[in-house]
Amino acid sequence: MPCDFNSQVQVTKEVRDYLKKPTFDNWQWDDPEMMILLRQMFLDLGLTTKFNIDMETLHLWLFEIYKHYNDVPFHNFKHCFMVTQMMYGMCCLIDLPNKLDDLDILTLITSAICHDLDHPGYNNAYQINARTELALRYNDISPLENHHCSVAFEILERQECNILRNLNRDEFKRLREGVIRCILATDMAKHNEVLKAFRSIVDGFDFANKDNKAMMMMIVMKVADISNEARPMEVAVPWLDCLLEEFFNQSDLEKLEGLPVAPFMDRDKVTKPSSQIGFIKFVLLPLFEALGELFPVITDDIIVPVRKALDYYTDMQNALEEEKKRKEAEKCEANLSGLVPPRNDSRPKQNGVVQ
Ligand SMILES: Nc1nc2c(ncn2[C@@H]2O[C@H](COP(=O)(O)O)[C@@H](O)[C@H]2O)c(=O)[nH]1
Ligand SMILES: [Zn+2]
Repeated sequence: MPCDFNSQVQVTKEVRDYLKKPTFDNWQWDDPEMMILLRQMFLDLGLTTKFNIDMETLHLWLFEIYKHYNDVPFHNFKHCFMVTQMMYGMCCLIDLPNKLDDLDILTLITSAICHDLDHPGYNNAYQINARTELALRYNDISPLENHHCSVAFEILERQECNILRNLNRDEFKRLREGVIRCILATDMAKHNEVLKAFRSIVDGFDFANKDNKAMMMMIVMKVADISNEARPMEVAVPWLDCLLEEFFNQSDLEKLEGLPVAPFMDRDKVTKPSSQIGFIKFVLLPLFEALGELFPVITDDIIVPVRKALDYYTDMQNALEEEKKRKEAEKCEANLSGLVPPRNDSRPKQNGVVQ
C-alpha cells in the first residue's frame, strides 16, 4: 500500500546514483518504491533542509499526489514518476542547482510531480469536442493543464500536506507562478510557440535574466514530459504501448459518440513507427536539440538515444513496407493464377511460365 511509507527505509548509494540516470528503468519498481524514490530526490537535492519540509508532511503530500493520479494506461502515477525522474536526472546532468536558485529547483520538481494530476485519459481535443465539465470550466483553454495546476494547489491548501508551508509570501508567489507556467507549457498545442520563443533567446542566454530563466524552465519541463524515447528501448517501448492504448481508448469512444477522431489516435490507421517517426523528427529532436544548444552536456545521454530511436522506427517502417509489398505481390499472384483460365492450347512455355 503506497501510503505505508517507512521512514526507516534507506536507499543505497548505488540506487541513489542510478536514480540520476536517464537510463533508469521504472518497470523494475512498484508504486510504493517509487514514492520512496521521489522522497529521496527531495532529500538529495537538499530541498527538505532548504525549505524546512518535515518528513511527515512530505509523505502525506506524496501520498495525496499518488491518490490523484488515475488508473489510466499512460497518464498515471508511473508517468508522473518518470517525468520527475527525468527532471531530476537533467538537474544533475546539467548541474542546474549551480545555475538556478533553490526555489527554481523546488519549482521544477514540484511541476514535474504535479504536471498531469487527475488526468482522465482523454486529451484536450476530446474535452473540447465532448464539451466536458473541464472544457466548460476553462473555456476550452488548455482545460487539462489548467486542471492539473488547480488540483496541485488544492492539495497544497491542506495544511497536513502543505510542503510549502514554510515559504514566505514572496517565495510562495514566485513558486506558484513558476509551477503554473511550467505545467501550462506542457500543453502540446503551445509547443511551436514555446519552442520558437526559447530559440529566440538561446544565443545570448542570460541566467541573470528572469524571463530567460523562466523560458528555459518551461523547456526543461517539456523535455522531461515527452522524454520516453530518450530511454533505453526496453523502457521506452512499453511506454509507447501504454500511450497507444490510451489513444485507442479515446478514439474508440469518439467513434461511439460521433466526435471527430484524430488519425494519430485511430487504431485502424496507426502503427508504432507511424506514431513515432513524425513525433521524433518534428517534435522531439527540434525541442531536445534546442535545449542541447544551451546545455551541450545533454547530447550523449538524452539526444543521441532519441536519434537512435528514430533509426529503430525507420527500420521498422521499412520492414513493414517490405512485408506489405511482399504480401500484395503474393495476393496478386494468387489472384492471377485463380483468374486466368487454364489454356489447353499447345503454345510453347518459356521457363515453365505460360506466356
Ligand atoms: N506519438 C507520440 N506522442 C507522444 C509521445 N510522448 C508524448 N506524446 C504526446 O505528447 C503529449 C504531451 O504529454 P502529456 O504527458 O503532458 O500529455 C502526450 O499526451 C502525447 O500526445 C510519444 O512518445 N509519441
Ligand atoms: Zn505528462
